[in-house]
Amino acid sequence: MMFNRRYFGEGKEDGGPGFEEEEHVESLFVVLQHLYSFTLSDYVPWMRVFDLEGHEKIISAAMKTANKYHDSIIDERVHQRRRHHDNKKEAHKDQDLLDVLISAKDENGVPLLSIDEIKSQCMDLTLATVDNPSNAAEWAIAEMINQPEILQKATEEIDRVVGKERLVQESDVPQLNYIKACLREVLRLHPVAPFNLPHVSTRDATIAGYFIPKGSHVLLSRIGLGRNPNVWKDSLKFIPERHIGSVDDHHHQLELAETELRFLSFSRGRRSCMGMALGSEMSVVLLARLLQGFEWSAPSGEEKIDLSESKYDLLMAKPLRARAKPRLAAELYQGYD
Ligand code: HEM
Repeated sequence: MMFNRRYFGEGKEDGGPGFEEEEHVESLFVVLQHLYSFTLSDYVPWMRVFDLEGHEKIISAAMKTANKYHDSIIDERVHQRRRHHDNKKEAHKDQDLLDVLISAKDENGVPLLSIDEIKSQCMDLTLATVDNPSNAAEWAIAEMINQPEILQKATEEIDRVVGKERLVQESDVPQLNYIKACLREVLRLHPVAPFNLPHVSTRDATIAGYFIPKGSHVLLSRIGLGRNPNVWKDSLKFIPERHIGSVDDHHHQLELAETELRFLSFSRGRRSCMGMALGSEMSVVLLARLLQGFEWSAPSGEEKIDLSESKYDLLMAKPLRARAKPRLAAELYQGYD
């Protein structure tokens, strides 16, 4: 998406990510895991130089690692496009988000972003994208393996809408209501983080009788809303049907965004997720292709998937291990190994 490549480095012989990609993703997760950490210097700024909790050191090292992979590609692409421009070659076609950022110009044809700004945007977008769709697909498959009737219903929907002769495409998304219901249920029950991104209130406000003074740090609890038993019956159970509503509602196209704020998927307002449309498509196509492509079950010798959460965040305590048996013709997997 960002750099028009599946991953950094050559990858493993079996098609999986190699050392470089693992190092890259690990460094992004180190940054994300520190998003909500308490740091004294957030409240007493002059103490920053002491880096008492050691967070600045950890984050700087992680950013250095991630940037090592991004920077060379960005520098090379910017130069390549300038050379293209100087040689008055045909306009370069935008292939990925990096191309879009480089080609953004004002009405006088002057580039809108400097190289440093492009690098920051690439990092921001990479951090914002790396965890949500993969976390949602992982939890969805884990929950579905433990409730095979849900897995079957989802697979039947894909077979009915798409069939087995071609892979799921973005154009199928509007018809995949049950898959979207499963994803809404994951976003409600297993959000990637317990809170939304930290915000600061810009003016005094009173909400539901609570006074929130200007300058307060505001953290909205995603699980406080999504798992609230006053809002959701059997709130800890994975029940995709709750998002489909009445029989008449079946023609209504579901969305992953929750406009009523009964749970937080992309949030609302000025600082809500700017990748709502893209994130929705990515998540639906990812989950739908995994379900279309494979018959999923617990690993041999295990009856159920262990659905425990990690002690430190809301990811699965142990990464999902499951049996995946291909269910499509071999040629449809070509190019994906
Ligand atoms: C299923 C996928 C995704 C989900 C559930 C999701 C959810 C969220 C949530 C809950 C926020 C915090 C909003 C707040 O604090 O009020 C957020 C922020 C953000 N998201 Fe996403 N997101 C997803 C995918 C993406 C993608 C694909 C992109 C980029 C292309 C993206 C870009 C961003 C950015 C830049 C912000 C920060 C916005 C700001 O602070 O102004 N997200 N996202």
